[in-house]
Order: sequence, then C-alpha cells, then structure tokens
Amino acid sequence: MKILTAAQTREADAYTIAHEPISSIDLMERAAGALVQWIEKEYGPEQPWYIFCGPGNNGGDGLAVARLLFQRAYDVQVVLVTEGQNHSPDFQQNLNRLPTEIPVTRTASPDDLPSLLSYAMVLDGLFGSGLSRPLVGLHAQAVQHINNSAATVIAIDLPSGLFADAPTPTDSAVVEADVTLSFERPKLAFLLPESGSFVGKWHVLPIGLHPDFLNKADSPYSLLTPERLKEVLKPRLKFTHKGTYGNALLVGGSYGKIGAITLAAKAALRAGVGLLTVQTPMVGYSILQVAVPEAMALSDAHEQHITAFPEEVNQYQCIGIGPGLGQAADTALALEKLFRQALPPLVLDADALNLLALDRQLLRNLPANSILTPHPKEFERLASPAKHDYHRLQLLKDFCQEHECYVVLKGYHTCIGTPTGECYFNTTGNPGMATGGTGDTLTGILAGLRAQGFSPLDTCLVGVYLHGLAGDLAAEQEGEYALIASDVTQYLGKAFQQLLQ
Ligand SMILES: NC(=O)C1=CN([C@@H]2O[C@H](COP(=O)(O)OP(=O)(O)OC[C@H]3O[C@@H](n4cnc5c(N)ncnc54)[C@H](OP(=O)(O)O)[C@@H]3O)[C@@H](O)[C@H]2O)[C@H](O)CC1
Ligand SMILES: [K+]
Repeated sequence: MKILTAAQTREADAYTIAHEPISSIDLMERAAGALVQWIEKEYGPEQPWYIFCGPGNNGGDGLAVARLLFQRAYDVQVVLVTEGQNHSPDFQQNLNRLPTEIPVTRTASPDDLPSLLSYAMVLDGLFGSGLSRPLVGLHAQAVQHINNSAATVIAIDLPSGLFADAPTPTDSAVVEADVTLSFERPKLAFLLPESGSFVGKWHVLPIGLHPDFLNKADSPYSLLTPERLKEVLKPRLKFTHKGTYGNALLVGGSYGKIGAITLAAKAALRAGVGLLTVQTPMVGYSILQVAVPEAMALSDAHEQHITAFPEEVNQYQCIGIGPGLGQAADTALALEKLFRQALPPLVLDADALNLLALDRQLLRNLPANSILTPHPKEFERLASPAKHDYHRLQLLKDFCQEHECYVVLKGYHTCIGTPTGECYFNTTGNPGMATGGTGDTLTGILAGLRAQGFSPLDTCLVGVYLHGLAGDLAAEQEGEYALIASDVTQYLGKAFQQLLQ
C-alpha cells in the first residue's frame, strides 16, 4: 500500500471530487461518517465529547462529526479555535448545519478553553494535513490544554501540530493523541519514531478516494500488507525434499556470544531452510551441536572467534554473517578475503556491519544485493549520523542505491530500503521485542528464506513481517515484558500458518 504525501492526498481529494464525481462537502460528510462509524463501535454515548475545531477542513470534519454524534444522542460540545482566521467553505457550511442545541465555545483566549475531566473525550479537529507552520499562540495553548488533561484524545486525520511528511520542529506544540483516525492511507509521520509517538494507536478509515488516482500515485514509501506477502509465500509442494529448500550457512559467535548464533540457527530452521550449517569458533562447537541438533556444525581453527570462512562457500544458497561475531582483527581479514570471491547471497548483521563501518574499502566491496540488518545506531555508523528521522530515510535510500543493497532498518516500524530507492514499512511487531537476541532471530529467518530462493526483496518483506507477527503472537501469550527472543522463534510456525491461510 503506497503512502501518500499531504500534497498527494490533496490531489487525491481533488481527483475524486472531479472524477467520481462528488461534491467537496459530500466527501467531507463521507469522511465524518467513517469517523462516526468507528467511534460508535468503540465508545458509547456516556462520556462528554469536546470537539476542538480549527479553521480548515479538519475543523469541518470535526463539525460534521459533532452533528452526527449529536443525532446519535452523544453528549457533544464544540470548541472553536479559529479567532481571526478565515473559515474554509466546507467548515462554514458545516458550522451552518450544526444543530443549535450543541453548545459552541468560541475561544478568544486560553481562559475560554473548557476544563476537561479525566473521563471526557476530546476529538482533535484543530489542524490536519493543511498545517503550514508550527502552532503558536492560542492554537499552541489549546494543544497544551488538551495535553495537560487526562481526557482520551482522538485525533482526526493526524494529531494537530504534526506535519504529515516533514520534520516537526522539536518543542513545537503537538497534540498527544491516544488514537489517530486517518483517511484512506497512513501518513509517513506515523511510521517514524520522533513523530509516531504523538499518534497513539492509528487506524486508517477508507473514504472512497478514487482508485484510479490511488493505484497510479507514485511514492517511494509503502506499507507492508499481508496481501502483498500472500502472493509471495506459497504452500510447499508435493515431492519436494530438503535439497529443494536450500542450504544456508550461518557464521558467527565468539567467546561469551555463542547464544547469538544459536538463536539465529534455530530461527533459520524454523524459517523452513532445507539444510543448515553453522560455523562458530571452537568454543561454540559443542554448544551448537547440543542446542541445535538439526544443524551441521563447523568449527573455526580459533578457540574464541572466527578467523576464516569455509573453503567451498558456493555450496550454500545464502550466507548469514554477524550474530555474536565480535570485531577481532582477523575476523575482519576473513571477511575481506571472503568478499574477494564470487559469493552466494549474503545477509549481514551486528558485528559484520560494524566491521563494514570500520573499513570503507570493505564496504565498497560489498557484493550487490546483499541484505544488511542494522538498528539505527549501526546504520548511522555505516552511513552517517542523521539529523532527524526524515534525514535518516534519505540516508537509507542513498545508501541502498550507492551500495546496491537491501537495508532492513530495525525499529518499531522496521523500514526496508531497496537499491531502487523504495522504502517498505512493516506493521507487525511490538515493544516486547525490544530485547536481546530478537535481531539474531531475524538474521536467521532472512538467511533461511534467502537460501530457499526468495528474491532479496521478498526475503526482506516476508521475513520482517513474519518476525514481527511471531513476536505479536508470542506477546499475546507471554505479554510484552516477559517476551524473549526464543519466544519469537517458537511462534514462527503460527505466524507462517496465519500468512498462509
Ligand atoms: N482525503 C482526505 O484526506 C480528506 C480530508 N479531509 C480533511 O481535510 C483536512 C485538510 O484540510 P485543510 O483545510 O487543507 O487543512 P487544515 O484543516 O489542516 O488546516 C488548514 C487551515 O489552517 C491554517 N493553518 C495552517 N497551519 C497553521 C498554523 N500553524 N497556525 C494557524 N493556522 C494554520 C491554514 O491557513 P494558512 O494560513 O496556512 O493558509 C488553513 O486555514 C484533512 O486533514 C482532513 O481532516 C476532508 O474532510 C475529506 C477528505
Ligand atoms: K487533527
């Protein structure tokens, strides 16, 4: 699903109005209807609803919702924060349509803002995608007033004060929403850590924007949806055997970090690879044989860290390198030697990435189509420090294009960058997965899938989605606090089943 910019959303509106055709006010009514349908499902008419409206169409949506909720016997009152501003035509029309029984407060100063009890509901219709500058004055004070209350806050389209697809200056006033109800497509801001924290839980409500426009809209940003993955992940066929599903090699582990490569190995097997070989330093050999009996073990000549890769690397369909690897000088040399050969596809993680970051020549020799799985700090070591989330996205696109690689930038919404400059945001996963070892399980999953013959892009999309989904299924049983990396692997089977349904 493509993510649109605020400008593209405006174009989508205009296209729908012209080609459906539908009048602008009716499109707003449809948006308000979708909001009310959602609200009715989630909240009864018991609590008082304070509907904050700004001067534009976001405020117009708020006014239409006020009328529709009033008709459904909800206790609503409207708070206008539009002093001295021109109302948009659709705002004005909805103000004219507002039943006279609905109390309206016209705020001219902060003293006019109503006190908000903890059980009150706030609908934030101050500003949406038309925000053109940070909020100041009475608008900022209204936002602070909402944020200082304990009321439940539902933002229409996006939290007021937040830019949909550009950095919002730190310290500017932004509504801290519990829920954001956005139209047709999520905004890029929802998916990035600095802005996403204002959004709360977000839901996308379809309002019938014209499919011709939506299907043609060009955007480098997409949201990963299961529909796209179901086209890629097919049931296994009759008469296949372990040779059909690839032979993966995992290399990593060092003294004190054999667990990391063990976690990766278990996950690769659960991802369905036909055969798995794991190379560790000598210290890891017995541990691995006991912990992962399904894998074949190779021992490095060194007791504590990796100093060489196997001679015959081309018998493997993918090599995953990095979990627990360490950054010893002779490990770096081994990697450098490896990169000089013709290689099967690579998945690189953790210290393999740190070694690349330390040696720019090594990075330049990175084989095309490799998959790299950094967290933001590792990514910044590879690329350069980011000034803000949008800058990091630009760096991601540039890096993937320059090095012809796929980067899985890990986070709450993991973002997959491709050599053609696209970015796919994942929607599965939860904060319970912010715990040691979940990155190692992801490396194992990706290496396991890539060895089975999935393209690098499909490997990233399917692997990242399944990893998060397994984490979600695990969290349903274990809760987020107690979740550990092994749980993710344990629930991988159920995640596959869900996707294959
Ligand atoms: N397809 C859809 O998604 C639909 C969305 N709808 C809703 O419409 C809004 C967007 O409406 P728009 O009128 O374009 O924008 P806003 O309501 O966000 O605000 C515009 C007005 O606010 C003024 N403005 C902007 N920034 C500030 C600021 N920092 N301080 C004060 N005033 C500000 C702006 O004035 P300018 O001075 O910038 O010209 C405008 O007056 C979308 O979010 C949805 O909620 C439709 O209802 C249905 C289709
Ligand atoms: K809003």
